[in-house]
Formats: sequence, structure tokens, C-alpha cells
Amino acid sequence: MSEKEVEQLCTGKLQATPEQHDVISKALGLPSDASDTVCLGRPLHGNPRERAHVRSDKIPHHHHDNIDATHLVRHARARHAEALKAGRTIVAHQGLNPPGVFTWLRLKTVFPYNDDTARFDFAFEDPEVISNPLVSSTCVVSAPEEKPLYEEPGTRPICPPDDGDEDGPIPVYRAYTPVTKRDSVGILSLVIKKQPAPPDTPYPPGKMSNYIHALQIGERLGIMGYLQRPPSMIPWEINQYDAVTMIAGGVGITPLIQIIDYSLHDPSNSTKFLILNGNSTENDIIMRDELESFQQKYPANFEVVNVLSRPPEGWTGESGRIDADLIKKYAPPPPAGLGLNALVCVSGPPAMLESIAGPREGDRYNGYTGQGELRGALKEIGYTAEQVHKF
Ligand SMILES: Cc1cc2nc3c(=O)[nH]c(=O)nc-3n(C[C@H](O)[C@H](O)[C@H](O)COP(=O)(O)OP(=O)(O)OC[C@H]3O[C@@H](n4cnc5c(N)ncnc54)[C@H](O)[C@@H]3O)c2cc1C
Repeated sequence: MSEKEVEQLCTGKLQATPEQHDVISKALGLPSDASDTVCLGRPLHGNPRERAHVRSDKIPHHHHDNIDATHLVRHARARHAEALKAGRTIVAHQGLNPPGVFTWLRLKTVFPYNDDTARFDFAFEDPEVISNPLVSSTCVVSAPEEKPLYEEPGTRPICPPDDGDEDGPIPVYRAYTPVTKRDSVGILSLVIKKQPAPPDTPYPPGKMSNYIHALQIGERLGIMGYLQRPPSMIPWEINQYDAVTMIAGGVGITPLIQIIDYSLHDPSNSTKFLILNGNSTENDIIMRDELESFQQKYPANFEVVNVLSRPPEGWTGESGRIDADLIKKYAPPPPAGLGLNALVCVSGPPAMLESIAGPREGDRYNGYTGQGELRGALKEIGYTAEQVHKF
């Protein structure tokens, strides 16, 4: 098999036959009893200064999430190539090919939360697989050959996936956070919000989110995971912090849920988690049942406060936007000095991130490259940059 063919198989441009799949697995050194030890021991953190090659002159619109997804794919592939060259065995996470190669999973069930957001459970080929995602991590998804999805050259925010492929059709890559509940068997879960076309613009609705919402049960999606790369992901250890305050906006809650589910599920966990969960309306609160069940099961270690900017009549929760006063009302005060035993995580739309913690380093044209200076409400309250993580 030529390198080009392998590349096409890995990116979903070609569909692998079972024989080809075996050849690729052997070439990648995949053992039959894949375990997660290598992924856990050597998380795939990249060089935060690495920049994407962006054809910005040709592109009218840029979206940093898409750049992030392409970075993640490139970085995983580079790691993969490096390992192969060094003759190292690459170990995959359960049920998935190693980072760098897509695994084709079939949609099993859809659980709608509201009109635009749902949880999608994809079935592993082996129904016995316990997926337990790496924490914290993301996946990158891609459409399969039988129902491809490509970027429109020159109109989308893209870095070419690989040198020499700039003129061919570029598959759509998007990052989604795996939120599979700990110890779930045979499935990998993603919670995805359908992105509408921005009002009063000629732009089409979001490509991948609408594609996934239109998938039929049994159809396939390419999933590459579990991937870690700063500045979005944070390596996580049980009991690293005494108290963690999480400030979430909309679907930005997914990376926080991943950490909470992992931590609370561990019987030795003593970290106290608080989520300030910001949404527009009550209908927009996603994963509400999951959050409430954490609260019932772990009342000493978990609390959720829902904050609505457009509350219904009779709403007894908090309303308005999350700001310094609201954070001070619920969160423990910042520890003095550079004590690292308390952390605040912020995950939400860029405007929210900026008002609460200041923008990340980098820009939306080339992707974010670092955490950036701490500003906004958290700075006003007295937190230091070391006590804050911006997702
Ligand atoms: C690490 C990470 C984790 C993530 N986790 C999740 C998650 O768990 N769940 C989730 O739902 N999302 C998540 N995202 C966001 C996700 O990756 C996608 O960015 C999101 O789903 C939108 O992708 P899309 O293909 O649907 O939209 P895109 O096609 O990327 O479009 C995005 C928006 O831009 C508009 N648009 C299209 N063309 C133009 C143009 N020319 N000019 C201006 N605007 C235009 C579209 O209408 C749409 O509103 C995550 C992102 C990252 C980086």
C-alpha cells in the first residue's frame, strides 16, 4: 500500500477493506489487546507555539474551533509518524485506533435535550468495550467515504490537512468532547449543538453539527481520539485541587462534565466542584438530568447553580449574566498567593470567556496557542492566572 493510500484510508477518503485494515493495524503496531497505558503515560501535548499554515488571503471567514480541530489531527498524525519511525508500538485507547487514525463507529441512539442539542451515542464494534475517555480530552470527527463532507475551498477556515493536498477536497474535521459516562459499555457519547446560519448573512448553517444531527441510526462517523493539546485541554489528576469552580456557557459545559464525571466517580475523590451554568432560557440547559443526578448522588462534593439570562416567570434560580458578584456569592474566595489548591475553569463562547477571564493567547485566525493573561471578573475578584484554566 502506498503512503498516499494509507493517508486516504486514515482520512476517510478511501474505505478500508478488512484486509487493508489488518495491514494498517500491523503497520501501526496495534496490539490485539489494546490498552490505554501509552496514552495515559504520554499525553499528546503539542508545542503550544506551533502555528497552523492558514491560507488567510483566500479565506473570508475564520473560526478558531476548526483550526483547533485541524491542529489536533495534524498533531496526532505527526506523533504517530514519529512513533512509527522510532519503531515504537503505539497503543490505542479501548475501541479506538490510536490517535492519528479514524475509527468508524455507527450511530446507535440519539437523546435530544432540546430542538438544537442532543446526545449521540456511537457503538463500538466490540459491544464489550468500556470507553472511559482520557481526561481531559477531545475527539475529532470526520465523515465517511459513503457520505462525505468537504470544506468549500477558499471559503472556509482551513489549514490544509497535509502538505501536497492543498488543491484536493478537504474533509471537514471538527472537535467534539467525549462525554461517555464512566464505565458505560459499548458506546462513545458526544453532545452536539446544531449551529444555525448566522442571522442576516448568506452563510450556510454549520457543516458538521448539522450533518451529525441528520445522521440516521446505523450510519457511520469517523472518530479520532482521545486527543489532548493545550490550551483547551488540561491534564487531570484526582484530588489535585481542594475546590474547583466551573463557569460554563451553553454547550461549553461538555469538557467540564467530562472532568466532573471522572472525578466524582472515583471513590477517593475529595475535590468539591461547583458549576455556575449560564444559559439563555431554561430550555437551553443541556445535560440537566445528568447534573441533577450528580447533585443527588454526591451532595457533599457537587453543586450546580443555573443562571439564565432570559428566565421564565417564577424562576427561582439565578438570572442575568455570570459576573464577579455572582461568582463571589457562590465560589470559595481565591486562595492567597499562588496556592494551587483551588482552580476555576471557564468554558463557553468567546465573549463569555473574555468577560470572565480575558481572551486566550493567539487569535481566531491561526488558533489559540496559550491561556493568555488573566483579565475580567476573575482578575477583579483576585484570582491569579495559575488558578484559572480557560477551555
Ligand atoms: C476542543 C473542542 C471541543 C469541542 N466540543 C464540542 C462539543 O462537545 N459539542 C459541540 O456542540 N461543539 C463542540 N465544539 C465546537 C465544534 O468543534 C464545532 O466548531 C461546532 O460544532 C461548529 O461546527 P460546524 O461544522 O457545525 O459549523 P461550521 O461549518 O464550522 O460553522 C460555524 C458557524 O459559522 C457560520 N459560517 C459558515 N460559513 C461562514 C462564513 N463564510 N462566514 C461567517 N460565518 C460562517 C455557520 O453558519 C455556523 O454558524 C468543540 C470545539 C473544540 C475546539
